[in-house]
Amino acid sequence: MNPAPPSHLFRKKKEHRRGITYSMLLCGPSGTGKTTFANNLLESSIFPHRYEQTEAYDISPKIRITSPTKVVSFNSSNGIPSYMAPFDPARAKWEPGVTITSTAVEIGTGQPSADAEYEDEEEIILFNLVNTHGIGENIDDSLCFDEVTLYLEQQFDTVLAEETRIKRNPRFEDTRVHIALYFIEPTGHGLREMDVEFMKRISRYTNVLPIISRADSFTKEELNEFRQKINSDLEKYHVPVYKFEVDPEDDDIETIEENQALANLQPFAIICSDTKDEEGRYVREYPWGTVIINDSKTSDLHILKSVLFGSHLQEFKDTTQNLLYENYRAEKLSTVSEQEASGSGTNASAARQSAAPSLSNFASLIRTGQIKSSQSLAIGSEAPSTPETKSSARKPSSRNPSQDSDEKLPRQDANESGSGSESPERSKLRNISETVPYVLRHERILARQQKLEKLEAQSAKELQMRIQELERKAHDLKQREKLLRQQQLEGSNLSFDSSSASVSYVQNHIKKEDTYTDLASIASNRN
Ligand SMILES: Nc1nc2c(ncn2[C@@H]2O[C@H](COP(=O)(O)OP(=O)(O)OP(=O)(O)O)[C@@H](O)[C@H]2O)c(=O)[nH]1
Repeated sequence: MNPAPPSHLFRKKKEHRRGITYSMLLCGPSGTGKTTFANNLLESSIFPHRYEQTEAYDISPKIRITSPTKVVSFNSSNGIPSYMAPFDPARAKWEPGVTITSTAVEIGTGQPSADAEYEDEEEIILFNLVNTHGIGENIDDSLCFDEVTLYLEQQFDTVLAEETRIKRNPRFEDTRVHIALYFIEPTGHGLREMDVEFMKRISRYTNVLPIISRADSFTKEELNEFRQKINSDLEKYHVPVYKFEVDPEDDDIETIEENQALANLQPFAIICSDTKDEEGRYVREYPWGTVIINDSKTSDLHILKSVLFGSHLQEFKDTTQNLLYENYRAEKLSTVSEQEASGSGTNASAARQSAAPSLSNFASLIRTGQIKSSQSLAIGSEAPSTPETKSSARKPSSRNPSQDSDEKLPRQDANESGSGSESPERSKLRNISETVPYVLRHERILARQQKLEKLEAQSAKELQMRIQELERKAHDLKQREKLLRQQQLEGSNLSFDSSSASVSYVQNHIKKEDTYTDLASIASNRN
């Protein structure tokens, strides 16, 4: 009889338990209720409000926090992530820049798992919530746009790098954002330039749903008007937000009706709250009455939740994978391939034959400046006709991409890939797998370098201003010193005056010394 397998094998299987990965981004101007919405969405009090230092409390039994909130990216002119900093009036004039945080939770759906291996267990959603802080609070908010766009792009790059790796990481986590909710301030005036620009920028990497926040600010009529204004602005400025469209040929009658109803409601107008009533329902209490935020008569929150976690979850994931990511991937892989073909001059086909990229030809491209941040890969002129490309037309499953991509690319072991008899296709794959992660990493380093340079330039500017200020003070002191000397010489004042003058002279002198010491220490810190 075979001995029983060791118990740790079972444990490992448990650790690898998979659920539906799903990632959401909350963005929009500060104070529009993103944090409150995040708490309401998970029916818990997990996320503290700005300047609050409270720990998560009142967590729904359906939720398990797997990775507490952490800063994943930030950009600010003073080099400090503004998020989570206690309120400090002295820093009120500091621009907060932008901070991006991420929190991972497991949500029990109450449904049996779709995975046959775990059919006796509950299906879970591995939910990653990304929140943004500081948007709309800077004189120039373009750094927020750049940072958030860069974050989204990096998540695509990570998947692209993983897909092209020969040896896959079985624990790879897909952090691509499937849906972004853009919170519009309840101004009643339609979209602002910032809203348009921001939604346009991020819509390249994720599905965007505009949301009217704090909808209790409006009467019914005002809300309808505001909706119309927003819709006409979205149309006018060609903002590619997610639309609930129907296909009468493919969709069943139920889907058509549902999508039409949702399309009429767009943009969803929500009311959120931190307060619960005695029955455990989230409510907003006003002097004139109480609003239950899940009541569909007053707020679209309930409908939005069922769209996000029910009817359209898979749709958002599919669009991200099949449309947005595939476009990005094709563009990324083809841009440099085109460039290489044209850059190699007369012998373009020979260049294509010798294929492909290696670390050395990549390095030479970098040196000659042929690769820019939006162009990264030197491969043959056509996008690789790997099984991956072919399979991209298939409807993706809800499994994570490491699993999906296992099917897409044939597995190669290291020895095989290193042999001299490999087919051109294999050789190309090997070269891609060698180069893509390298190029992407390099791009990230370049982006980080640029960010550091920007910060350095900013602090050099501030330092320069301080030096000028100190020099001005030193000059003033010198003038005063001169004046005092003159007064002493003229002997116009009595001894009391002159002694007090010399006291203040000594004080000034000490101050001046301090000033010079300040200057010297700044200069040495800088060096
Ligand atoms: N009237 C009203 N107030 C709301 C609503 N939702 C949230 N608030 C309040 O708005 C304020 C800001 O809400 P937050 O959720 O902290 O807003 P935020 O967008 O996360 O703000 P930042 O962290 O600064 O980006 C809080 O006082 C909330 O209680 C709403 O639907 N209606």
